[in-house]
Amino acid sequence: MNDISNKNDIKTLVDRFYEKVNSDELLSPIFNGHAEVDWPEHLPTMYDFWNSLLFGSMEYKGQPFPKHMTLPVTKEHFERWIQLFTATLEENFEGPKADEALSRAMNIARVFMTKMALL
Ligand code: HEM
Repeated sequence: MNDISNKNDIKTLVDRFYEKVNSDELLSPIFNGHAEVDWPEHLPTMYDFWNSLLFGSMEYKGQPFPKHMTLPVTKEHFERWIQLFTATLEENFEGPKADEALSRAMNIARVFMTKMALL
């Protein structure tokens, strides 16, 4: 198995992760019910986000936290998010960038949960 090494790999990671999210009974209602996410718009934002985090591309210029602040989620939702993200990484990639992606995701999840008083 290879490491995450370019934007095409990021696209694979993001697409496969949100395929899992969309078939998850806990997370899908948040994304597709409550937030009514526009996937053709959201997925390219997430390619830019991860490309910026892992490869310093500077394409993502947003502010992720405000979009999460009012979501009706609990610690359990974040745990499921991390579980699906970990599974997607393990199924597709291996190496330092894959490890970095997981640690960045876990740190951000922890910051979100702290700010949302879920920890
Ligand atoms: C319970 C866990 C989570 C839920 C339910 C969730 C849900 C959402 C939703 C509904 C959006 C808005 C999409 C839209 O614009 O319509 C969003 C955007 C986003 N999420 Fe999450 N999220 C979660 C965790 C995370 C984590 C851990 C990260 C970081 C690794 C993350 C990163 C982002 C980013 C970067 C955006 C795009 C914000 C923008 O438009 O600039 N999310 N998320």
